[in-house]
Amino acid sequence: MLKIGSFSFQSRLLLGTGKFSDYDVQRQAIEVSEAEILTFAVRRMDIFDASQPNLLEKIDVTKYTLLPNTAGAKTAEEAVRIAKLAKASGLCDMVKVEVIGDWKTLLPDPVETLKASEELLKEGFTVLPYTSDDVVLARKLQELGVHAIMPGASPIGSGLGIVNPLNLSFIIEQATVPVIVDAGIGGPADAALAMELGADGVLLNTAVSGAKDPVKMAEAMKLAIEAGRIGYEAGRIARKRYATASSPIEGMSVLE
Ligand SMILES: CC(=O)[C@@H](O)[C@H](O)COP(=O)(O)O
Repeated sequence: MLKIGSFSFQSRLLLGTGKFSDYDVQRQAIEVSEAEILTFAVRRMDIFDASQPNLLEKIDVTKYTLLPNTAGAKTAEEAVRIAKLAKASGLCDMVKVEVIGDWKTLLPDPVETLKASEELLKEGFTVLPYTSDDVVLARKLQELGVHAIMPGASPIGSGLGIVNPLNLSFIIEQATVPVIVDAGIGGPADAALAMELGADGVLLNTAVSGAKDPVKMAEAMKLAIEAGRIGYEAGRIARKRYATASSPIEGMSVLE
């Protein structure tokens, strides 16, 4: 079970709702993924005006926890404003804090992310900051009291997978809150690796919405995340440089 603040979930897959070719494919992919948390950019929807295009129009939103994100924010102030707007519209108080510091890589601004998280915690939000894979920043966010850390595997939408598994494993090792690997996942193997490293969940969007068959990919991601988690719990064997026979013959009578 994945526990984030006062929320509990069976699924460890968090799905982004953007960039699907059409709303029916989006709905089917979401259903097949069995994700319980759906994230969306508040800035891309007019959440107060029902006449405006609604990214979630084909989805029975009562079945999901909607996780608004502050995508598009460049400063802590903007992120806080977006989060408050989402809360005022009746969404739950959980928010993914995303403050972009570089528009080419879409990597987060660590200073503004920290400031926004601090402010939103004071306001009583359940705070999930999207961060780079910086171990010290993750620790500082944790010390502030955030409810989960969301380090990127690689740049958003890049599909490069986990570029620095060592940093991710350092973050996971010292974590006292759930670690959800967010952004850059390209295929099921990347998602499984994140889980095998000990992540508590994976948030992804492009790998599913941009796949040739998004519905099939949603299923593959679901299975990969489950398999990775079970593999982590089962305990992987240690890596060794030399061979060890799979069928030891020491102490046994051997047929000539
Ligand atoms: C939807 C969302 O929150 C994205 O900003 C997220 O980081 C996913 O990134 P990918 O599209 O690379 O999976």
